[in-house]
Amino acid sequence: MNPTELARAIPKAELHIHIEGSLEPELIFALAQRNGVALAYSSVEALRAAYAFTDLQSFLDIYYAGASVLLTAQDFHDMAWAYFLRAQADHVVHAELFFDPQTHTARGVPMAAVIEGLAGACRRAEQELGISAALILCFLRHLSEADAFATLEAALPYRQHFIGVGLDSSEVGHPPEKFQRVFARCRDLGLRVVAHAGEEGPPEYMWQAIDLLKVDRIDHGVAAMQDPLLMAELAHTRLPLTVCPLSNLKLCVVDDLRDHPLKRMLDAGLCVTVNSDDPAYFGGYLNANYVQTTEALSLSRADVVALAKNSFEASFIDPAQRSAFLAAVDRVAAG
Ligand code: HPA
Ligand SMILES: [Zn+2]
Repeated sequence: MNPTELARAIPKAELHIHIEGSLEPELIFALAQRNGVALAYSSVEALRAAYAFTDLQSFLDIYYAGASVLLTAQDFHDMAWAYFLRAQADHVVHAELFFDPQTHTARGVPMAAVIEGLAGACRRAEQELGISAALILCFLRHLSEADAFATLEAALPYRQHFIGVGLDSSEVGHPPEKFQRVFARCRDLGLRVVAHAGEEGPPEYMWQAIDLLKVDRIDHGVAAMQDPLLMAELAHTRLPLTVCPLSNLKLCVVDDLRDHPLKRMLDAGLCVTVNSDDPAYFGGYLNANYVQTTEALSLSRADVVALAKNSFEASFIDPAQRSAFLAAVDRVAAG
């Protein structure tokens, strides 16, 4: 197998996927019709034509509008199930899904509908597809600390359904320090903690995520390239970064995939992983990210194996399951 074929076939974990970002235009229209929700776009084609983003905020405006069709537990289940079918085709064997409860509870959708719908799809993915799956609740950083605390309280009755918390939405102007106290509470509850940092924001936000939020992983983190001390720290600690190459391209974080820093980060010894972020909006699911990155950066077979192994190293699975997945990577790489 050449590097591209290996990138497709290798077993992998996906650790940075916003499940609301997997809503394809066709499903948005189907759910809008099922729920009687009016959309600002006349057709699937008109909606897709609006997917021309200049930065993170221009994407988020459309992403939140798309999520407005989600009302019932069945809707959340159907969205996640559609993702799992695509993930299976890409040889994803483990997935940790972000979800944004505030996007839904602010519209009057019950927390139970959001979490039980998603958790039901995760159970079904395990049973019917053999994909292990977990949920990570994200706080919207453009909202207040008080809103994050209230969201955590509302989610605690469903504590058994999520393994951790994250921080997403508009980065610049909303530094991690704003959420220091709510993250401390989450850690006390035994939750894993991750945060988006260094997507559009500066390396300083990554330092804050590490030092103040005490994160287990950083989402994106491409800004580390601007800070040699931070690069050295990340190489030393192997704190994982969930990098999203096609997202970076579509949101103009990089101008060309050939300029993407992923290979330089890998060569510097960082635990970088490849992920799809919002695949319905950014032009591809996990294998599209692996394959296009492999070709644009001329990754070797060894690079591809390292990325797949990093995805399991960075995941929140238990050690026995991790060993089994790593052995499966070696088997495919050897064959
Ligand atoms: O890439 C992202 N960055 C920040 N917030 C998000 N919410 C969905 N996708 C993203
Ligand atoms: Zn993201």
